[in-house]
Amino acid sequence: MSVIRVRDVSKSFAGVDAVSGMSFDVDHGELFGFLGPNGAGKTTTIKLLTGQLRPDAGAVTVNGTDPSVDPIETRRRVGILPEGGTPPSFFTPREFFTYVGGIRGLDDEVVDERIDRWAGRLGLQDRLETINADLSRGQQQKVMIAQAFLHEPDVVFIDEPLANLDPLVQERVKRQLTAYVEDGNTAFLSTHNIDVAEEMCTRVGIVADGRIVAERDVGSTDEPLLDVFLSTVEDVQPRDVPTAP
Ligand SMILES: Nc1ncnc2c1ncn2[C@@H]1O[C@H](COP(=O)(O)OP(=O)(O)OP(=O)(O)O)[C@@H](O)[C@H]1O
Repeated sequence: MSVIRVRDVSKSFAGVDAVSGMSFDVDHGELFGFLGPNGAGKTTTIKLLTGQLRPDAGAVTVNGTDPSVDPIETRRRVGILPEGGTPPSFFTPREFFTYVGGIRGLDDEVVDERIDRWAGRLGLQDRLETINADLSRGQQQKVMIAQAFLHEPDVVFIDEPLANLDPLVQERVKRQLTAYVEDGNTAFLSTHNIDVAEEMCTRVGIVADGRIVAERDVGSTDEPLLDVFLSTVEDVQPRDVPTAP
């Protein structure tokens, strides 16, 4: 069954077609990699899938519902790690997690237990009471990863999760993500890192010029993913970009 379903979706900003005729499905239990060059439409697609934007045309469903119709309920059921997102500077990680747990509908006791679990998994135990502004960029990224998983959603949308993390923590995050999907959940991973996609994902969609230009089951052929990426992206004709009058 499709957990994520995107059909002929378009979204433009002031004459720029960020997403244009995008269609794909992600099934339950997949770790789907969303790969594409700069400006291909990946972040815009994540915003459409998480109810932060409404499509101009086409249809999006996540867990069978349209995220733009009920974005609050959608966000209770999914986890989101935005690219380059940072936790609020004036909170400590514990305060931020407690706030996020509250708006995701978790009881205080459950929030405390989840904070312990995720702080332990990501090595944040000794930073829970430090103000976020005083955390390193990598520690802030750990806080953002933990908030995405805190309410144990069955779908996560994660944009460049390994950015700013040291190799040890990268490995921990990769293991967590693999275990999360093996437990029967679904992950949508947007990344520029083709090696990470090839190592972790069950399937990838390559996006260029606002649409999917290739899909591959990872490991199904001997052709390296980098070669698939370069050949398909190079073949795409760039859309017309409006010029200043
Ligand atoms: N709010 C906006 N206003 C105007 N243009 C936008 C807006 N958001 C996105 N765009 C444009 O839409 C296109 C797709 O942007 P998007 O951020 O989705 O790409 P991306 O694939 O995530 O890129 P990157 O890999 O560089 O992060 C780009 O040309 C971008 O400039």
